[in-house]
Amino acid sequence: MTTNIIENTPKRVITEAEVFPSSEVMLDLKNLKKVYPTPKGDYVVLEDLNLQIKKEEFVTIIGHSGCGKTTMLSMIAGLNPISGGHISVLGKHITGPGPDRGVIFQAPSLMPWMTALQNVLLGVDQVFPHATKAQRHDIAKYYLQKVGLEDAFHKKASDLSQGMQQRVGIARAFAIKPKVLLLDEPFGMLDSLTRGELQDILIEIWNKEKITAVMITHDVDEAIFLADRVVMMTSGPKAKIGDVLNIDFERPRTRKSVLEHDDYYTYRKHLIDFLEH
Ligand SMILES: Nc1ncnc2c1ncn2[C@@H]1O[C@H](COP(=O)(O)OP(=O)(O)OP(=O)(O)O)[C@@H](O)[C@H]1O
Repeated sequence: MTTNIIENTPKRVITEAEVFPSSEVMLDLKNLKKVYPTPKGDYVVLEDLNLQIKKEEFVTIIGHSGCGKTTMLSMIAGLNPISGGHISVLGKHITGPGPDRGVIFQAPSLMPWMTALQNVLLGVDQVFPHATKAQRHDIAKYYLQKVGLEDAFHKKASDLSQGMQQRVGIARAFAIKPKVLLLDEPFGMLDSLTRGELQDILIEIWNKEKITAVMITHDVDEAIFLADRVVMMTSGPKAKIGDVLNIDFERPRTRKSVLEHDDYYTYRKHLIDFLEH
């Protein structure tokens, strides 16, 4: 695969997915293809999609509605069969879901009759069966505290606001200590204030844990604020990686420092130009 760096843009923009040394790669999508059978015949959503994501990297994915972002993410999660090519985590081909990959969906899909703590424990108990009950509770409580729910351990999920439920979803995903965190528009249903708060919480935990993260978003500002790289998908059918933008802001970042950075509007313009053409 070729890597073409456009020299005359102010920042590093790569027109095809970059290839990294294998020791640096966490997630490798190789010639990925997805075909959905439909009454009108096969619909090829993704074809020849190549993308490598490095260890400890935070990648955001943007692209037009219906291009295949969720399809790609659900294939990485092992929840959607692969039609061609392969996906590997640390060099090992995936064949289904596994505790090495945690998922946060737009709706947190909690068990409504269970408490926040019980919901987080569901995953923890499965992934750490040999830990003592006290140890498993400590893990679940630690992450619930991290997302600001120290006073809501014993509240039923159905009694929590949407934002609080998504906090439980974040705690649940981190608590199983996955190698890769997959996020499908996790803040899409939240008001902008709650969205900002949860972005801060997410990035604070991520800064500490340095889990490889892949997140779909429709929000260009969110994509820039969170990411080391923003990956742009072409429109379907046969969608693939159209462009990749490296975000060179230092970490840890604050929203203010990002907004005031000289490069911010250059990045923003690049992403909007991609989406508009
Ligand atoms: N099970 C399925 N069977 C047939 N077609 C499907 C199926 N799931 C998704 N599709 C189609 O595949 C395409 C990609 O869908 P997908 O949900 O992956 O896109 P997306 O980029 O995540 O969209 P959005 O941004 O709106 O969430 C769409 O045209 C969708 O209608």
